[in-house]
Amino acid sequence: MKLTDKIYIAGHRGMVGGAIKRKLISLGYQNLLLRTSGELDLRNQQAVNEFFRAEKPDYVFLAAAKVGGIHANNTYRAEFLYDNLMIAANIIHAAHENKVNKLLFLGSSCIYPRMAPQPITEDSLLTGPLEATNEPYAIAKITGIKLCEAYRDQYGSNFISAMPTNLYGVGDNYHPENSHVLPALIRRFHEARTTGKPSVTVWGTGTPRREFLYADDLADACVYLMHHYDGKETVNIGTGEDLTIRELAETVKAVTHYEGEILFDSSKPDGTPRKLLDVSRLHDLGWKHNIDLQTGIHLAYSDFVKKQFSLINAI
Ligand SMILES: NC(=O)C1=CN([C@@H]2O[C@H](COP(=O)(O)OP(=O)(O)OC[C@H]3O[C@@H](n4cnc5c(N)ncnc54)[C@H](OP(=O)(O)O)[C@@H]3O)[C@@H](O)[C@H]2O)C=CC1
Ligand SMILES: C[C@H]1O[C@H](OP(=O)(O)OP(=O)(O)OC[C@H]2O[C@@H](n3cnc4c(=O)[nH]c(N)nc43)[C@H](O)[C@@H]2O)[C@@H](O)[C@@H](O)C1=O
Repeated sequence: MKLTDKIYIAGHRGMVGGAIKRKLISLGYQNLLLRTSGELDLRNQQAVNEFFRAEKPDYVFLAAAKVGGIHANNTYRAEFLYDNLMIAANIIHAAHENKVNKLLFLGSSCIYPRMAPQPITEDSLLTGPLEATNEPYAIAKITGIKLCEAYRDQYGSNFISAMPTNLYGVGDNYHPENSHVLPALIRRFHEARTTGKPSVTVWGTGTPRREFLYADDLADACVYLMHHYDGKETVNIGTGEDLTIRELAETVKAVTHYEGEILFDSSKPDGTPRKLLDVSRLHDLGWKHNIDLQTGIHLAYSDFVKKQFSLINAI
């Protein structure tokens, strides 16, 4: 990618898209193409085709998606399948039609079978049943991967795909019900401390294990792959380390200086017991994560608190 190339970041206002934007700007890329969902609904094929015809981007980071945690995925099943299917199909096809040099599609670790051998290698894909709570989302993401492969096979398109593990960081979604576990716990422990609540309830049994990668690390990996990877196979992006939800809750409790009790609500779903990614392909390509979980949670919490104050001052 040349510094003057036109680079479209689909989903630039999101946590990942925002991190990719920060990374590219820091590297001196000036010609960034950005649209909000209000300006361009990526589910609308005609609007996407017209946009690509008019703008002719050279590179595309496909970070736009309908995203949420286990409750959101399990509640809005049709939206998670339809929105993510349309976004992937519309952008990948328009990128082909308008001769985009290279496109990076972001999937997710939830594409792998619920009981895949751990750590999960990329060739585990489609070797077993998916986790029910996020099957619609996973199917849409798997379709995105397969679209990239098929356009490469038939047309020689340089469309690559990457599978990030659970992400967190600046600009995360802190919605009490629809967020992922880490932002949900940051908000819940913070609010419990500031309102003097005696306990914090964590969903599920606390026994599932999850891997977490800081969003700015992911952005660094995405730019690295855009520069250095032109293969057909998808690439896992993670830290190679995981912990239980109970251990995560204890960590967030300490970072937020909460001193009350942690309770578990086993009526809520645990989801996949474990989804630790095998990241040896990524490491062999020359990239490793920089930000460890403890540091990342402190950074994410500082961002959350700063946003809280700006919200209060804005009222
Ligand atoms: N967060 C996580 O833990 C993980 C995320 N991923 C993947 O990373 C990518 C980014 O996720 P994340 O940054 O967390 O998500 P966010 O929800 O923070 O951002 C998603 C972005 O997608 C845009 N978007 C959604 N629907 C539409 C639409 N119909 N038309 C146009 N734009 C749309 C939104 O635009 P706007 O703000 O303008 O409305 C938003 O900026 C996704 O592909 C996701 O699947 C993968 C693994 C884990
Ligand atoms: C990122 C990836 O993976 C996502 O799946 P997930 O990893 O299961 O998502 P999650 O972060 O919401 O839950 C992780 C674990 O944590 C527990 N848990 C405890 N307490 C809260 C809580 O308060 N909120 C949430 N959301 N989970 C909680 C929860 O019960 C579960 O055991 C997909 O939705 C999909 O988005 C995807 O692509």
